[in-house]
Amino acid sequence: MSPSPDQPPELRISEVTLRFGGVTALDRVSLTVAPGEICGLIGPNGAGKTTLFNCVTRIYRPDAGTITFGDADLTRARPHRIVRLGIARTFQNLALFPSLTVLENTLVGAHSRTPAGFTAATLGWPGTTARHRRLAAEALDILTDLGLRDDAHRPAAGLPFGTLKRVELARALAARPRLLLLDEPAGGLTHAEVADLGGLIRRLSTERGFGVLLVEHHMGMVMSISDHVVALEFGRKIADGEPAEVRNSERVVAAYLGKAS
Ligand SMILES: Nc1ncnc2c1ncn2[C@@H]1O[C@H](COP(=O)(O)OP(=O)(O)OP(=O)(O)O)[C@@H](O)[C@H]1O
Repeated sequence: MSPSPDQPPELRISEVTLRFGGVTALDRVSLTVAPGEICGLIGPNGAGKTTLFNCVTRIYRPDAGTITFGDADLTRARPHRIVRLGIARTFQNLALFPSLTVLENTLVGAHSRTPAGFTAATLGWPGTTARHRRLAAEALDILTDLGLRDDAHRPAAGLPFGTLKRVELARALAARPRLLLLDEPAGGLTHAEVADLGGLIRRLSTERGFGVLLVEHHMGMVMSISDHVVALEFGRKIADGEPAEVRNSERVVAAYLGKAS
């Protein structure tokens, strides 16, 4: 069945290899993320998860292999084009502006898809005000959806960590993603917050139809919300399948036990 014109494309990573000097951080890794699908990416520390994210967002260029998003070849695209293609990400360590309000931080994501950008709108450059108002209304809708409406006009600094993780998600959503890369969204959250966030990510992906590549050490979350899970160890893919299958894979169990011992 051919995809509808509005449907986001599939992310296809094929045989990607990347070396840092003598370290092979990624060794012929392949995976796909279909629209509306959550792909969990797991593996012990140093397995290559963040490096793979950085290849998709063109921070790094693989030594070999291809990464495509529909017709777009991401290994050749300039980094700024990645955002324009609708690929948004969150970071392991929060990358918010502490002195900006929650709404302003969210708008940084929205303006990433407009030509004028956030600074021009903030400075009131001609032609930017109406657009800024429209984007602000959209951002408020997102904040409401994420339970952050009451925090919209508070500065990010001083807000609880769990709230800030949601603001990061709000900012990524404001870019109207067609693919979302989440780097440890549950890191540092309480048990209840992890469960809430997992449910939220699952709902957003289904409702808005975007694919999610989810790097997460919290196994409960990965296994409960992913459609399929890919496990890496020392840059190599050691499992790819349904959550239960990957969780019970002897190689995956051994990779984690090896790390703990
Ligand atoms: N910029 C870099 N220069 C040199 N080596 C790097 C660089 N980035 C990553 N590496 C190495 O590549 C390998 C993969 O690292 P990466 O950060 O991708 O792992 P990870 O699975 O994301 O780990 P974690 O779960 O700890 O975040 C590691 O051996 C790491 O030391």
